[in-house]
Amino acid sequence: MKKRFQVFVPRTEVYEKFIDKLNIRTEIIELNTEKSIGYAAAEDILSPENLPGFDKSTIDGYAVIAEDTFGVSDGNPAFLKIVGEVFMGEEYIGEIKSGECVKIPTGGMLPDGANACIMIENTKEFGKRVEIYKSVAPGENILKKDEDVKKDSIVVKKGEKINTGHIHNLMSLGITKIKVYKKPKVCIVPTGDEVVEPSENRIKTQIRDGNSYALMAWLKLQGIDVERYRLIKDDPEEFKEGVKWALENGDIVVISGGSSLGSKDYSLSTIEHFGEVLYNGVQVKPGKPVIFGKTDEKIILGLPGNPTSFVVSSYLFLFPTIRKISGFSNFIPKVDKYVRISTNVPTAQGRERFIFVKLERKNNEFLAHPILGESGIASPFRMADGIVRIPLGKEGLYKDEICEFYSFKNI
Ligand SMILES: Nc1nc2c(c(=O)[nH]1)N[C@H]1C(S)=C(S)[C@@H](COP(=O)(O)OP(=O)(O)OC[C@H]3O[C@@H](n4cnc5c(N)ncnc54)[C@H](O)[C@@H]3O)O[C@H]1N2
Ligand code: MOO
Repeated sequence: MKKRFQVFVPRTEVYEKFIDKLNIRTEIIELNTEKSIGYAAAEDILSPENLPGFDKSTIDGYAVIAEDTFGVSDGNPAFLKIVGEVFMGEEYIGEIKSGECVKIPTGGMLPDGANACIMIENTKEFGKRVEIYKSVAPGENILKKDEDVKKDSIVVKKGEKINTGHIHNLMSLGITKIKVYKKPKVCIVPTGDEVVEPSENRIKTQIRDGNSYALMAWLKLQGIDVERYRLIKDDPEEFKEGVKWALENGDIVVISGGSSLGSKDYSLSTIEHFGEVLYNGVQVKPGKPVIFGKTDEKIILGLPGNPTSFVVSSYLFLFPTIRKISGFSNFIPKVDKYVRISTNVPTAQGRERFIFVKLERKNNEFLAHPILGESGIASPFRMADGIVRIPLGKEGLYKDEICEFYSFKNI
């Protein structure tokens, strides 16, 4: 008989010693920039030019030599001669000299000789002359030619998640294609003698498969391609068939259920059959019986079947693994905000604890209301905005204590 003693590892160790060390990466692909949102960049992208590329006015008014306006006021205006006009998208031919100004629209290119612009509201035009009632400093109301992006500066770092701001800059720079890491494909193998399809009638002792459908939806929200094997029985041969299919079809295999120590829990032996087990059990509640395995090119995760444990272990271990192999330099779950817990939450020591919470905005801060319940129920997931953390070694949270909140939305 197999030795039943297990060493559970802290979550941080899983990140540092396993996920961060993974040398598996998805393929690098070239995408149209407009389609690259949410992907990890596969290379540093440097700016080929300055943006905006020319000094431009930030107001509608007159381009002037700032020194010509020094000391002016309503009762003591400066008189400048209007020598021309700047048109959008065109370069002004000529150079303005002391005592002169040029009409300019917002966004127009600053003419040579000018070093500031004055708002139309602070002037009055009389034919070819304009009275200036307010002084401007050199550089005032001007956007410098490299103020937005400097030539050769990094616009996107390798491993950075492409966001809408990147797309704005990249498109403005004319970079219409970029190299990114492909998103991995996840294949789920749902297991359990008692588990039936949601469309089936069930007898009292059976349960319908909520886990794999919830995870598929959650992954699709992140743009991850996902496929599900049929439900399999607690039978070692069926486990092997399911995992073999998943390894052939996906980059990451998720086995739902069968990860604990029961006589019919076959995740561990199946993972050992196909590859190497790196960790078996983590110091996290819910979600202790998580098994991490790998082959040369693929990852196999055995996740606990209890719904709450399945959800938390997906969030804490599957999603970081997905991020790591698809090239993200930041893969560890990020604290979304710090929140105040609304009641005492005791916990047993020895496992880092995560509690489902609903947030309420109150007096300019967030109150987190715990949604407690056993790992075997799924409703906390439906009701929660995310989870709060009780660190390893802490005996619980006291009402009104500030704690870390991890959002289910920002993943
Ligand atoms: N002797 C021990 N027993 C258990 C331990 C332990 O350390 N020693 N750990 C407990 C913990 S903690 C958890 S979590 C569970 C995990 O068990 P398994 O991963 O083996 O999961 P199953 O036994 O297959 O299922 C547990 C529970 O979840 C239901 N389930 C399964 N699949 C689904 C699904 N697709 N959708 C919804 N619900 C599902 C299943 O019916 C069971 O009720 O082990 C403890 N035991
Ligand atoms: O780890 Mo289990 O997830 O406590 O129920």
